[in-house]
Amino acid sequence: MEKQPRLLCSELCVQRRPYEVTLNCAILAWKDVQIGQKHTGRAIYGTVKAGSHCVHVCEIIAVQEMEDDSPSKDTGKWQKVPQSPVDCQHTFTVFYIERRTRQHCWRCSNVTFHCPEQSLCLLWVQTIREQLGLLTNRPKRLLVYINPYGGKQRGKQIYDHKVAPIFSQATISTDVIVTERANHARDHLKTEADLKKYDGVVCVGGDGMFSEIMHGLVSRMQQDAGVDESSMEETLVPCGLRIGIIPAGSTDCVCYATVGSNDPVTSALHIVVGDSQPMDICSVHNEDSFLRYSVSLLGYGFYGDVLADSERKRWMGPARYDISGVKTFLSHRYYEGTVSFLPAEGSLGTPRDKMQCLSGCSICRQTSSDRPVSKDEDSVSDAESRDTWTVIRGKFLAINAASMSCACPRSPKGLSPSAHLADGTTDLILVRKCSRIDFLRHLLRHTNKDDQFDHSFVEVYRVKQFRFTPRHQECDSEVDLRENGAGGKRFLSQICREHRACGCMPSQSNWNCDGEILPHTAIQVRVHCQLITLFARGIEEQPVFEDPYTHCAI
Ligand SMILES: CCCCCCCCCCCCC/C=C/[C@@H](O)[C@H](COP(=O)(O)O)NC(=O)CCCCC
Ligand SMILES: Nc1ncnc2c1ncn2[C@@H]1O[C@H](COP(=O)(O)OP(=O)(O)O)[C@@H](O)[C@H]1O
Ligand SMILES: [Ca+2]
Repeated sequence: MEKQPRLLCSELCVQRRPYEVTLNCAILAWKDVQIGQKHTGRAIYGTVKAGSHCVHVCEIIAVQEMEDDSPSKDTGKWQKVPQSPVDCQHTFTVFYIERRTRQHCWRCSNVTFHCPEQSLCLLWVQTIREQLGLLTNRPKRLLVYINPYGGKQRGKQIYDHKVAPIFSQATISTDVIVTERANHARDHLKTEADLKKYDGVVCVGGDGMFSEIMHGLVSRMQQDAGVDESSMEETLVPCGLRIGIIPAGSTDCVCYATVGSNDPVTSALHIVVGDSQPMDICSVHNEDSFLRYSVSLLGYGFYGDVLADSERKRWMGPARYDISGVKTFLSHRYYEGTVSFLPAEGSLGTPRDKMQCLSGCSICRQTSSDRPVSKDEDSVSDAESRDTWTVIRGKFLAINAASMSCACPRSPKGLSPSAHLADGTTDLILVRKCSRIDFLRHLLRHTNKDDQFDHSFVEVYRVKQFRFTPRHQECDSEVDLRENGAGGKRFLSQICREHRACGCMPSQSNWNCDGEILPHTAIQVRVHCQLITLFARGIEEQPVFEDPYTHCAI
């Protein structure tokens, strides 16, 4: 680690013991002076370690000057009292992030330093605040939307008890809107919100609520820039405002896959420190009309049917997905159709390379440096003319496009464990018709360490665009081929639609688009690279080594 010049170094007390406290622009460290003296000249790391602590300045939440709360001997009232040099009355407390042993969970910890003089105390507070003021990526003003209806209906409670106190400690000011109906947040962002006032937007809820915020912001950006989002050819304008997710939903997959946990306090702390994680978005179209955006799962067949069934059981809360999951599994429906896709040929990874997208992922970083800067540089039609479409026709139990791993508490490694958050691709997973037992084996592998793609009936492709046409709609084009006359064409396609007996109309599923049902089955999808940014940093690797003196990861 590069040595930074010291800004401050003083002997201060922590819990009545003297510590050498130092601050440079990267690290605040405090070392027990007595332990240090006792072991001078002896390199006993374990002992030195016991009395040494450090925190990265970028992980300090706030610093506050505190009143000494020792009781007065005379009056019994609580007031400032000078006692021994160790019991100094001028104190300041540093609130900082502490990593918990539970995976990827962060907590707010604090340490109180006692100073011999008020001027020294003020100097410390002022210097730490100055250093925090240099961290310009931290948000100061946020617009917060709470869905009181998602998950276990605890969104408001979670925000009030766990998140608001952290924002207020970090002196982040907020405007809070508790939604009154579905799409309230989306519509407010799209048409009304004064976005110039904010450094970010926060949603408290599940994937559906996140989807509302994302739709509101992305649409607003396109409107303001005069971009027609209904056209698949358009290069969309990225969102300037970052989005924070406080998980309070049923699956919380977007939060889990970008932070590594579905813990509201951890998410609030990622917002406070101003983390940034770019993310791809798929636009989903039906012929000339734009349907929706998707960031996590676009699923037809199994996941579409689970969602459609679970919507009728919303009163059960998150458990609805388990009941509908079992019911859908038992129904074992398959669907016929054609999937066509443009493989992501220039991409650096593959869905089966076992390279997890982690914090600072080199593949996503490389993609961002390769990204075209001008609108005209790489339009969809250019890409189409260069690359060739692969066409697969068949009977499928599930067709899933995972633009990120889709890790969630139900499936800790996700639907596509090596998918990347910001590489401009989505992993297209085709699960062909197979026996119930084989499908069960495949599903169960989402919950353990085994490879869910290692089955003869499962294929996975990393793609930039794809299309799906269900069999009954292909029927029209087959008829088109057989019949040239317009009247005959209309007549025969009418027969195909109405007469199941002709075999052209097997049952249809729905698309599950990040937890919302799409109104169309024939869709065209394009991935837009790094269109939005979250207050997150991706999944952190657990530190392998730590500095034995400072406890900091190296
Ligand atoms: C019989 C054993 C089945 C085990 C299957 C485990 C596989 C779980 C993979 C889950 C991937 C989830 C992808 C995320 C989808 C969410 O966007 C969506 C909406 O979430 P929310 O708004 O928070 O409610 N959730 C779902 O579609 C639930 C899928 C659950 C499938 C069992
Ligand atoms: N005040 C509200 N009343 C009813 N529905 C709402 C409200 N606010 C948001 N919604 C909708 O609730 C749905 C579910 O929200 P979400 O937060 O994803 O919870 P869950 O994870 O349980 O599905 C979303 O489709 C969202 O549009
Ligand atoms: Ca991706």
